Amino acid sequence: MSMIADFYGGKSILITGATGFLGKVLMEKLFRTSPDLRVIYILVRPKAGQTLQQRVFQILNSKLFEKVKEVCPNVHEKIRAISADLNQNDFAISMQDMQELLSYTDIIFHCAATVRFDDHLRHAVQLNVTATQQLLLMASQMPNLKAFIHISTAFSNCNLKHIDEVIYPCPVEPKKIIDSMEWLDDAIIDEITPKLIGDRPNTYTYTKALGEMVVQQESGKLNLAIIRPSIVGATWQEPFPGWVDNVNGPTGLIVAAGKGFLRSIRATPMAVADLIPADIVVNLTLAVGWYTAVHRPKSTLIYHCTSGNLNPCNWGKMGIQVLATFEKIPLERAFRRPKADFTTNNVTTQYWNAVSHRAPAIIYDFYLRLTGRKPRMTKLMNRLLRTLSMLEYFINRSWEWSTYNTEMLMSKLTPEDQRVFNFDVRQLNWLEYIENYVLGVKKYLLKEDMAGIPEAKQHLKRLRNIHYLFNTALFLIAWRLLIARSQVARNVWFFIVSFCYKFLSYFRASSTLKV
Ligand SMILES: CCCCCCCCCCCCCCCCCCCCCCCC(=O)SCCNC(=O)CCNC(=O)[C@H](O)C(C)(C)COP(=O)(O)OP(=O)(O)OC[C@H]1O[C@@H](n2cnc3c(N)ncnc32)[C@H](O)[C@@H]1OP(=O)(O)O
Ligand SMILES: NC(=O)C1=CN([C@@H]2O[C@H](COP(=O)(O)OP(=O)(O)OC[C@H]3O[C@@H](n4cnc5c(N)ncnc54)[C@H](OP(=O)(O)O)[C@@H]3O)[C@@H](O)[C@H]2O)C=CC1
Repeated sequence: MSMIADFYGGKSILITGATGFLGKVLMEKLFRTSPDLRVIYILVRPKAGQTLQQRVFQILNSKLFEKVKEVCPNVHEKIRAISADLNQNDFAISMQDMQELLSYTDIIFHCAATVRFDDHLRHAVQLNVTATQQLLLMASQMPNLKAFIHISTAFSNCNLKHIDEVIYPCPVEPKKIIDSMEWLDDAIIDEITPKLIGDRPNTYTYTKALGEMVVQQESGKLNLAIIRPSIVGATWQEPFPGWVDNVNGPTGLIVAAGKGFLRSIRATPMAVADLIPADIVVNLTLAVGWYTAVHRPKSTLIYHCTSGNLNPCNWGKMGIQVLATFEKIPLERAFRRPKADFTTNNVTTQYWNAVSHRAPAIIYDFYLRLTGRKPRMTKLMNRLLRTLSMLEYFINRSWEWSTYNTEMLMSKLTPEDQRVFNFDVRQLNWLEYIENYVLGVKKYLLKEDMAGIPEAKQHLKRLRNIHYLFNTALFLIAWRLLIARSQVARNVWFFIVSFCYKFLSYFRASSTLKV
């Protein structure tokens, strides 16, 4: 019997960010392991022309929730979508809904955030700091609340090399930042943003660090815990391997490599690729929820959910395995063959960007124009290069995260809980995981049919032939131009031609003699 699964039985759980990548995996696991939970409240905003109900319907009818429907057939009744926008005062939640949340909530999992690296500071502060503060205020009015679990990121202190499971203060107090966002105009905020974020690479990591400070400062009598996952990747085992449905982190680059857009990337092959599968993050999160509520640690504990110190893998190994998987299982309608390299300095990066990224895009757009179609490849390539420049910071450095609290928690679990809520990253086989990840990208994100693999392989063969043809033509044109301008080239050309002629004459003469 799982103590953790048992704990969530009969509970009312509030999840923010439930429509996001991690939130969905969290909800799925909760329903699957504790089908007798009372209700999961999710704070959802209408989006992309969909109502709340349509959004929930879409999630529950996705492949991710197939197993849930077997163990919890009435899952539709146990999920209660509450209209809310975390950017608004009181989250724009109706009085009636607010009353229900305040009266019944037992556990809060706060996953919502903006994870965009380039978000405007005002927006990032609003969502990652102010909303956290407001949610804590709400939590403090919940008489039944047993635990508040805040999802942060292992990169909130990426300006440090060694990171412990403690909160590192930012120079300017979060309250001052929140206040200043109310009266400063956008232009001034733009001007002070680099000074505020200091040696962090973006507004995301900075505001997540501020969010942690808010959690610490507003803790009051709440039972709080913070989880810091590193780079969350596709699921490892549960509910099935390789599930992923957005392009964040490495996923977008895997797609770009598989489709042949990404041909070189400035990365340090030996740097640790601190990836962590989404199901490991979720298992740790649920274990932390249980531990925080039942054992009520005296202080707010921080749990690193990282892989680097227990089971390291580097970007080089990962990249090779991604490409090896695309050899066996290619993506459909690739632009070029999946073939990419790591570059390690600025000059080679600029060179390969020009030769392998920009030039083919320009040539393809020229072809599109010639055939009366709208050019689009240069725009797409520029976006990819922009994305690469945003991610580069994280693939050229290594960090060390201590994991004492996470390991302590593992030791507190029963063998059954260690199995059902497995967050032991040492058991993960990277090569197998990456292969499943790439397969998952193909099946669940791009929704490509496995039956199309032979055609995809044929397409790659055609691309290879076009590539050879193109290179030969390019060589001949270059050679022709050279001959026209250089006496040395003409002499070499004369020598080759006369040599071939003599060789053929000899061959013809000897074959005539034999007859
Ligand atoms: C030996 C040879 C080896 C060669 C191997 C090659 C194989 C490659 C595989 C392995 C490479 C691994 C690299 C991994 C890099 C990982 C870095 C992760 C860092 C995480 C640190 C922190 C973790 C967290 O806590 S937060 C979660 C992570 N958050 C994000 O990832 C958000 C990042 N995205 C953004 O901030 C924005 O999207 C931005 C700024 C990149 C682009 O914004 P913009 O406004 O320009 O456009 P969008 O509308 O947002 O998107 C435009 C376009 O880009 C696509 N896209 C978005 N994100 C990515 C991405 N990560 N990779 C690729 N493409 C991406 C998006 O879908 C859009 O496409 P459209 O076609 O236009 O719709
Ligand atoms: N993915 C990763 O690699 C990592 C993620 N994390 C952390 O994990 C958490 C979850 O991340 P992830 O699932 O990847 O992120 P997603 O971007 O997939 O999900 C973000 C969620 O927040 C919700 N949200 C955003 N703005 C609002 C708003 N104004 N009102 C209500 N809801 C809102 C989104 O709702 P909607 O669907 O409406 O947009 C969505 O449900 C975040 O706190 C992130 O910092 C930490 C480390 C790594």
